[in-house]
Amino acid sequence: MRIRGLRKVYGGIAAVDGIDLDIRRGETFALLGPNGAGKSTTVEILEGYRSRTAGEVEVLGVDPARGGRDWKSRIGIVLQTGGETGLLTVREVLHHFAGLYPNPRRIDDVIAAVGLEAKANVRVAKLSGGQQRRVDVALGIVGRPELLFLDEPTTGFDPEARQQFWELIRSLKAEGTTILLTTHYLDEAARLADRAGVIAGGRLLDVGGIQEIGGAEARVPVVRWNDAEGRPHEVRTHEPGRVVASIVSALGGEPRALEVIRPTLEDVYLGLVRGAEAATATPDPPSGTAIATPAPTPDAEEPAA
Ligand SMILES: Nc1ncnc2c1ncn2[C@@H]1O[C@H](COP(=O)(O)OP(=O)(O)OP(=O)(O)O)[C@@H](O)[C@H]1O
Repeated sequence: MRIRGLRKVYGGIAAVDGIDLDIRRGETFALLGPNGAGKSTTVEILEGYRSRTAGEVEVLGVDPARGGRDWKSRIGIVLQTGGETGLLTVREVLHHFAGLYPNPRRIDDVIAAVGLEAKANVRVAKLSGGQQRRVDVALGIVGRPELLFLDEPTTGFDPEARQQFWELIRSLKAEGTTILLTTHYLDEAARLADRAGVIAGGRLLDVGGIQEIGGAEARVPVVRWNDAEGRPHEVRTHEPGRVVASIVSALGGEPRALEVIRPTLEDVYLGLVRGAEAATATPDPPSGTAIATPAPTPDAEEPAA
């Protein structure tokens, strides 16, 4: 997947503001960003569901704006809100959609993969929200797609369903499926994705391996401990082992409440997004002002990481 200079403008406001991105075959890529960042707009352009204002896009070697039936049959989509008909049973709706693809998966395998065996013959309208979401996921994979788009797939899932979903994604990945995932669950992205991109205000703030995104400085571990009087201490260090050894030696024994904390993907993500917000922040308008003044866009400057 190749994206160059992608822009989407709604009523004079750029929801996607010049994105360049390559996603490799077989990788799982997480697109992360706050509400309104431009994730769904980007994904819907890649799916061929939304037109673009400018830029070049190639998905499985085809411009999605011109993707025909063959191209569509190679792609699986789980939209943010499912649109399946509630009057059919789970099995019927899957059967119907499987018929649209040249080489679909077995319906029973798909039902088992999303954990809906007990609900296979129940009308979709009668399922809980989380169960309906599982039907959305089932519809996304029934056509055995080469490329799977998952837009906030696990919203509404209980913890067990999420774990089961992660297993499903791992098995799809093992089969060679390319996956583009958007999610607000950073632990989900950290577990599933090979690489991630963080987007805010329609721009990519950073792209990189799930262990590298945000840069080395954002990932420096912190050692915390309490001294003999119970006072807390904290040191950021690239050498936590050495620091712990020196604390032990200085205290002459086990430090109390010792912790070595490595920043999570969530910490790194929040650092990136807050840094970008600070870079574009303008002073608050005087109170009582009813007219919203658009924030000036910084001059093609990369936001601070
Ligand atoms: N059809 C539309 N018409 C006008 N503006 C739109 C339209 N769709 C999206 N937008 C605007 O574009 C911006 C990006 O929206 P988008 O849905 O892509 O964000 P998102 O990153 O997917 O957010 P979320 O995490 O809330 O799903 C938002 O400011 C939104 O209000």
